[in-house]
Amino acid sequence: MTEPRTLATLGRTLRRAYDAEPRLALAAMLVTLVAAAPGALLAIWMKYLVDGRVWAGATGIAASCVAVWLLRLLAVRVSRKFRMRIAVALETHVARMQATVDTIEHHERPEYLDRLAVLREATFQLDHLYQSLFATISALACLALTTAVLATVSAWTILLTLFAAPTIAVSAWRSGKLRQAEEQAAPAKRRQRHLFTLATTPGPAKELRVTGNQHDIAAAWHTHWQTWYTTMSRAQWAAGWWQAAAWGLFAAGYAAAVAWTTRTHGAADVVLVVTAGARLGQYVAMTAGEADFVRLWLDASRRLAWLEDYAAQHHGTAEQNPPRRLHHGIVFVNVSFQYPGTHTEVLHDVNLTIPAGAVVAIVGENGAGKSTLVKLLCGLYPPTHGHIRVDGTDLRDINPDAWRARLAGAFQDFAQFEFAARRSIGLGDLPHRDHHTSVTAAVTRAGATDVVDKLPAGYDTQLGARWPGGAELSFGQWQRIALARGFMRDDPLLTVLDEPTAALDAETEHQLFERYAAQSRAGHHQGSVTLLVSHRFSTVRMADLIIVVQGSRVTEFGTHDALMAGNGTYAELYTIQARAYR
Ligand SMILES: Nc1ncnc2c1ncn2[C@@H]1O[C@H](COP(=O)(O)OP(=O)(O)OP(=O)(O)O)[C@@H](O)[C@H]1O
Repeated sequence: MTEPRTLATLGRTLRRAYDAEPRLALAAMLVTLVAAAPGALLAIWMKYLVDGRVWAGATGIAASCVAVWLLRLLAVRVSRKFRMRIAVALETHVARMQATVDTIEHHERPEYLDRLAVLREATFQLDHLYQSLFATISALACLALTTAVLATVSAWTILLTLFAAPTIAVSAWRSGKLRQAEEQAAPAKRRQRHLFTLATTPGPAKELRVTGNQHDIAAAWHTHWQTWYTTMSRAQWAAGWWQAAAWGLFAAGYAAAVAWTTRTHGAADVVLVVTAGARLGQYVAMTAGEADFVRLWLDASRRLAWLEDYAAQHHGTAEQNPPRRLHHGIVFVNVSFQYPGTHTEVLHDVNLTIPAGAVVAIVGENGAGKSTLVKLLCGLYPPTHGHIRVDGTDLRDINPDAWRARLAGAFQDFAQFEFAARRSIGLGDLPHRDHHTSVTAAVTRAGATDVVDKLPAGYDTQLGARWPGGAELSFGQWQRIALARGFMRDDPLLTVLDEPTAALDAETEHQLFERYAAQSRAGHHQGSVTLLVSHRFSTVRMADLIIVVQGSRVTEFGTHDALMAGNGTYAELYTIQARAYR
């Protein structure tokens, strides 16, 4: 999906500000526009003073000064309020947009990630950028007003504005050039940041010292920094020369205009041209100074519009509710899948029937496609070909939010929610997040009672050492908190456990799943399916059914006994692991 065109997005982003804060947006725009106008009229009052209209000139100057001061004060107040309100509105809008997308493609595709990273950064600036846009429009209006003032002397003096035009054009060109240089130097900058993080964070620092790589890393960091600096500095210098030339042209035009007026007009007009010319220079500098920000604003606007279009296109319209309980199970019919933007099938022609109530384990080598299978079941991606049927209904026709409300489980790359322990766990089931009994039941199911018991204030302990009074947990403890969160829902249709216990020892994992599987079978009436991904065959063997994924295909499917009797890959891998543990 491409980004929308720049100009087309301009109106949309302005509209967004207007919709969020209609009165403030108009007020901020008008006040900023009007605030600079009295300054542009100073040249006329100066002329009046010189040609004998002293009272009119003096009153004009006084009125202009007071108006400038008052309007600036008002502009600052209104703009500050507008910026604060619009910042909240925009950040909420961006967060909402991302949350409404049904799939997680935008979180996993590098080019989308880049766009979102830029947009996230720009969201912090967009409020400021609106201000910058208003200021630019105001400066352009002042330029027009000053040109009109100059025209009162002679039509020829308008030429001075033309001499100012290259300065603005060069500034706009300069910011484009600098951006190009930034993009060109971006890999060096990214690499330099990565190396800096490697050299300064505790985890990698340990490895670097053990392997003796720390000096090489520091030297590489310096080389990449130098590459970035050289590219940027070269671009700055080149742009600087052009800017100096453009300002030189304006200065020459200004001097020529003053000289010509002195020869052909009276002193009052000379004063007007001198004053208006100086103002013109100021407005040009203002417009040029804002050019960078306006370009950023346009860029951010384009990305915001892209996200809006993307969210609109990827928000499903499926209306069906999932069944209250599973009667038959989940069936894969000729399911193939390739990640968007890639050309390789990571799942090929998968046909499976997972009966209602079954505890199913998925095994396979790294990268075989196990997690992808789980993602498809969670509706995080639709299959590229084929169908997944839930009690006969295609998963595509089931409302994604309603389907996910009936999912439970935990993933290997779980989140560490740094809230109070109760909240961090309760998040797994929003309607019951504050029910103490639901939270404690989930903790028991996850075998995390000892983790919570060790916390200084139990369930009320803030998790995460960077918060006041916060407790730091080990990776394994975080993992058990995540598991407890995953067990909060007590009537899921599907529970997925995608290696959520990789940090636990084999024995603990085995006990945990044995207990979980027993509970799951006891609650058989829901027909709920449990899907477990693990590399540990001691855990895998207690599942009712085992799926073996190999090179993007499901190669074996059956009970432990049947697969062992079949003497295939599963039997071979199981025997190797069993021998190693003996
Ligand atoms: N977001 C993605 N975009 C593109 N390719 C991906 C993405 N996620 C995974 N893949 C690719 O899909 C294939 C299957 O990945 P998957 O994570 O499903 O494997 P897995 O069997 O769960 O591996 P592991 O045991 O290491 O967790 C891999 O080749 C991987 O590189």
